[in-house]
Amino acid sequence: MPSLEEELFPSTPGKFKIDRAHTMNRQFNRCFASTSTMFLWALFLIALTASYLSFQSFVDSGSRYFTASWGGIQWEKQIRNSAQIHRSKGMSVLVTGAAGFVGSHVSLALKKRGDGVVGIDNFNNYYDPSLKKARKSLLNNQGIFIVEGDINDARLIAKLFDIVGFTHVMHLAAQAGVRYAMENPHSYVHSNIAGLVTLLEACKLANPQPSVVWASSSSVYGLNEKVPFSESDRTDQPASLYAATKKAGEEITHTYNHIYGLSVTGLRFFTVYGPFGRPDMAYFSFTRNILQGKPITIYRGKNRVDLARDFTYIDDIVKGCVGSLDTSGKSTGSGGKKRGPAPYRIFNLGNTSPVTVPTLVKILERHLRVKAKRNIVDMPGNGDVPFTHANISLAQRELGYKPTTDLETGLKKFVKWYLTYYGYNRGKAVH
Ligand SMILES: O=C(O)[C@H]1O[C@H](OP(=O)(O)OP(=O)(O)OC[C@H]2O[C@@H](n3ccc(=O)[nH]c3=O)[C@H](O)[C@@H]2O)[C@H](O)[C@@H](O)[C@H]1O
Repeated sequence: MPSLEEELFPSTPGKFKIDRAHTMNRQFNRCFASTSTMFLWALFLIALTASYLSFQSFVDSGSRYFTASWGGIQWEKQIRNSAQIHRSKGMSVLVTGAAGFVGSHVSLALKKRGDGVVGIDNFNNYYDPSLKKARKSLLNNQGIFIVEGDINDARLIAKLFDIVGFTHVMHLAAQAGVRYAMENPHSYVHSNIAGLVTLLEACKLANPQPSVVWASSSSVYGLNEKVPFSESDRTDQPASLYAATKKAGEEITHTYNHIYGLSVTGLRFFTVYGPFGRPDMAYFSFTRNILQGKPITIYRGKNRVDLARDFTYIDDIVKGCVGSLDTSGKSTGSGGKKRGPAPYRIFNLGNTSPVTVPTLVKILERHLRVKAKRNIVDMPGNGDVPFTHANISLAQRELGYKPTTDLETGLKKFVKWYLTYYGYNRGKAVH
């Protein structure tokens, strides 16, 4: 019985066959070997292509870091609609930080009187972004569109100016907070300096150039002891990096006014408070802690002197902002070239009646009907200043600015809002 081998490879004239089979086998092996090599090569090429493509997309997404969430016909349409002016001689305003405390209130006020408003906000998580989203919904309901993006994104800002010929920019986007600057100094440089310059570059190149009104801060007075603080007082002794970046902003805007003819108004806000405020600020966090039965820390100055602030109610600040936009005067440059001198102004927007922090707490206790658990400590070296007090005569004269809400009344409105927004369930307020 032929073996299996013989069957497959018979002996006569099988040599040839055998040879042929061998040859075929060799060819097959060679062919198989070359196929598998080819296969390996193909695999290698596929892997190479895949890694190249993913590297490209990484590079691409890196370069488009800021732009991922904007663009498109629908997006542009929303911007155009939002910017539409509905009153004669109205303005179209780009509001930066529109989902922020002051930004949202100013946007609503402008829209209400028929101005066009487009917001921009990066919705960062310095404090609870859900509050920013809630402000955004409020604005959306009034027909105001907020672009989700960063003022450091030059392409985005340029695009916004391409779509709308903004007459004014209300620049309120910033890294706020005095004490947080010790924790995260770079975020102040990123927003308050780099972001400001990016925005001013776009304003400088816009044709026509918009008039710029922006938020400086009472903190620029730093260790100034002359009271009340006037715009002409010295501002070269900042006590915090926050203050230093705001002071730098004043110098930077001055150069854009000087070289490019941008109309600039800087507003030194004095501890603004009110409904939809900032949870990081004392009046807000005290309210939360008092309601939750948690202790509050009250800083005390040198020689046991109470700290005091010229607390200013949001509605008064909004009037000051709108008054500044209305009186800003035109920029003179176009396409980056100055054609003549343009206004450069700085105003205090305060309340002119400082109140101590312990008094603030007493008012809150009264409105909340809950006793605070006080933890009084000496003011740490954290950038705080002992007091602020605004002289507002310049703003009064030039803007018709006249604050009308005292701290008692303003805090009552704040507490009412707080309890409505977070609920009356004191201990369980979630934020
Ligand atoms: O006018 C401004 O330009 C700035 O105003 C605001 O700064 P401030 O005046 O420091 O407000 P805020 O933090 O509410 O502290 C108020 C008081 O409470 C004291 N304070 C604070 C916290 C605490 O736990 N305990 C305490 O005693 C504290 O020592 C202080 O005496 C803005 O945050 C800032 O972004 C900027 O806009």
